[in-house]
Amino acid sequence: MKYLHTMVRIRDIDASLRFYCEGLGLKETRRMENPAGRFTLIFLAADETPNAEIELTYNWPPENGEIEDYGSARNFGHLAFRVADIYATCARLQAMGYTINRPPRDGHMAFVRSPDLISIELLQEGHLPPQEPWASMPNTGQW
Ligand SMILES: C[C@@H](O)C(=O)SC[C@H](NC(=O)CC[C@H](N)C(=O)O)C(=O)NCC(=O)O
Ligand code: NI
Repeated sequence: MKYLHTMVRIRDIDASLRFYCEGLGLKETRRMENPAGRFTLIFLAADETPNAEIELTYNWPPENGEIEDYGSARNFGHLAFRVADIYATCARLQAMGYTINRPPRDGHMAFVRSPDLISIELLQEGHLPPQEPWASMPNTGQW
């Protein structure tokens, strides 16, 4: 298992890059625009820890005026880890009584919350094919 990143939601890309890059010295490692989801992801890392990133999530201004409500998770989004077997990890957590808020339907990504409702993103190393029953389980999380 490998720590990947911490996601925080930001309100202003330029202001955040000025702080994290010019101020703290982090470097942008990659950026993903998602027009369908109307958001931009910007990954930053410190020079001594290039593989431990911060994922800045910028939600574009909504077309319909509705703003997604993340409640207390408005700014802090999630911690992300890469796992060797996302199905085995989710099965173990489920057997321990934790809710898999977003099941690993596609064998790639799953979300679970800590007892304090900290969102944890699990990303599969490589890619596993969809597997029942996970492939047909509904999301139980607020996504
Ligand atoms: C790339 C991978 O590390 C991700 O974290 S993608 C997860 C995905 N992010 C979004 O949809 C960003 C926009 C969304 N409106 C948001 O603000 O989160 C996602 O599932 N996000 C939900 C979450 O709780 O992280
Ligand atoms: Ni993430």
